[in-house]
Amino acid sequence: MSNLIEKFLAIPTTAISDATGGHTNLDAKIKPLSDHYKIAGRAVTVRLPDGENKAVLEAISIAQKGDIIVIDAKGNTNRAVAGDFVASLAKGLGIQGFVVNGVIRDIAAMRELDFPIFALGTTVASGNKHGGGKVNVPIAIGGVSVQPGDFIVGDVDGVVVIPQGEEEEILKKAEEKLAKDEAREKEALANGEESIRKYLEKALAK
Ligand SMILES: O=C([O-])CC(=O)C(=O)O
Ligand SMILES: [Mg+2]
Repeated sequence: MSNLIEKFLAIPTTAISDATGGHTNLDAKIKPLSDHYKIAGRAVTVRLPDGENKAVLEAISIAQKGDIIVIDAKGNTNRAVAGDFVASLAKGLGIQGFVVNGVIRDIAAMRELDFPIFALGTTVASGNKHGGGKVNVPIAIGGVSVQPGDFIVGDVDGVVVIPQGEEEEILKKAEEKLAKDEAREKEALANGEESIRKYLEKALAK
């Protein structure tokens, strides 16, 4: 695993959001399908025609280990972009997860597989496999544009996109924010009501 992936895996998305100013957070409707999912890696993007999912297989075939497949399914909630079979192909090749503004199916088996998926929800219907769709093109998902190679971090709070080239700067800012948050918490909660009141007084006086 690359150093960058390991470092971002150790940071909550909330601190990354604070570091980026919150401009590249995906809409909250795109949620992890299990609370413990945590992913950090480069985006392979997919743009799907409505109700289709064949191009997801193409993305799986070209992704590198550690990549995250980010799928623009146009918010379609009637047809699944993947189920547990497609997810097991991705998992078997070392892909970290899927992020999708669409739905998946086979949710019970998917959770058992423990392959991280961030999506709008689930459906019973499979996607069509007529073809079409594009891999590694710019997409927009959850109100944010994503370029192939952008860095994606997701956890129980949501998903944030870090534009390619800004990773080191954002990492530094997020680590600093995390340290600041921890110091604030330590100060305020050090001594029960007394330190809480002192903290509130100071914060409100600012
Ligand atoms: O085949 C599909 O489109 C989705 C599916 O059920 C699977 O991946 O298991
Ligand atoms: Mg299936």
